[in-house]
Amino acid sequence: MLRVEGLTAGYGRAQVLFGIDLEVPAGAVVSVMGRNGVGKTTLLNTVMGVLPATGGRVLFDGADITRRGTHARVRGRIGYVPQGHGTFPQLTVEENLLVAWEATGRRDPGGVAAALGVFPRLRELLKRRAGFLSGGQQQQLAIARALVTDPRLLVLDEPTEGIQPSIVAEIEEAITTLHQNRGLTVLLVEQYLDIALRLADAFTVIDRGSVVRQGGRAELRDGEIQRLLAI
Ligand SMILES: Nc1ncnc2c1ncn2[C@@H]1O[C@H](COP(=O)(O)OP(=O)(O)OP(=O)(O)O)[C@@H](O)[C@H]1O
Repeated sequence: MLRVEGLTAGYGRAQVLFGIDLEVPAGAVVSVMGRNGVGKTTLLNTVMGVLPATGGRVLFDGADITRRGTHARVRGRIGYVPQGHGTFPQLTVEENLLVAWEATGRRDPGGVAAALGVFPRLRELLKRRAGFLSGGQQQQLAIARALVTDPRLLVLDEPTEGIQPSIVAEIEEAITTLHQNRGLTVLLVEQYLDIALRLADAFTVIDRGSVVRQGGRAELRDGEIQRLLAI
C-alpha cells in the first residue's frame, strides 16, 4: 500500500535521511524503530509531506505522492497522528474532531461518530477543551481526529510516549481493533520493543538516517535488534 524508495530529507544543509526504503503492505502493521534522534519522526513527516523529500519517492497504492501536499495525502486517506499529538488545546474535543472532519471536504458527518465509537470515553468529554485532557485522553483524541478522515493507512508517531501504563493498554487495544476489525493498515514509530512485539507484523530499524534491519515480528526477539535499540 505504501512504498518508500530511496527517501532523503533533512533540515537545511543537515541531511537526516539517507535513502530509506520501506514497504507497508495493505493490512499490515509496520513499526519503525530506532534510538532517539535517528530520524524516525523526520521519516514520518516526509511520508506525510510535512517536510519535503530531497530525493527518492513515496508511493501510495502505486501513485507517486512525493510532491503532494499534506492535505492532499490526508484526503487521499492517509491519516496522521504526529508526535506530541498535535491537537488544538484551546478547542473542545468536539471542535477538534469537527475541524478534522471539515478538512476532509466531505459532507457526511459519519466520520465523527465512527471515531467516537473507537474511543467511547471521549463522548463524555466532547465539551471539554483539549488542553485540559490528560495525556492519554489527548492521544486518544489525536487518533480519533485522524480516524475522522476515514484513513486507509494510519501513520502514528510514538502513540504511547509519555502515557501512563493503563492508557497505553487502551491505545494498544484501539490500534489492534482498528487493524483487525476494520482492516486499517498502520505505520507506526514505536521505540519500545515490547509494544512493537505486541502490535507489529514487521519492523524497520533505523540508525543515523539509514535502514539497518528489516524483518518480521519473530525477528524482533533477536539480540542484535535489542542492541540496536538500546540507548
Ligand atoms: N526542525 C528541525 N530542525 C533541525 N534539525 C532537526 C529538526 N527536527 C529534528 N532535527 C534533527 O534531525 C535528527 C532526527 O530527528 P528526529 O526527530 O527525526 O529523530 P527521531 O528518531 O524521531 O527521535 P525521537 O525519538 O527523539 O523523536 C536529529 O538530529 C534532530 O536533532
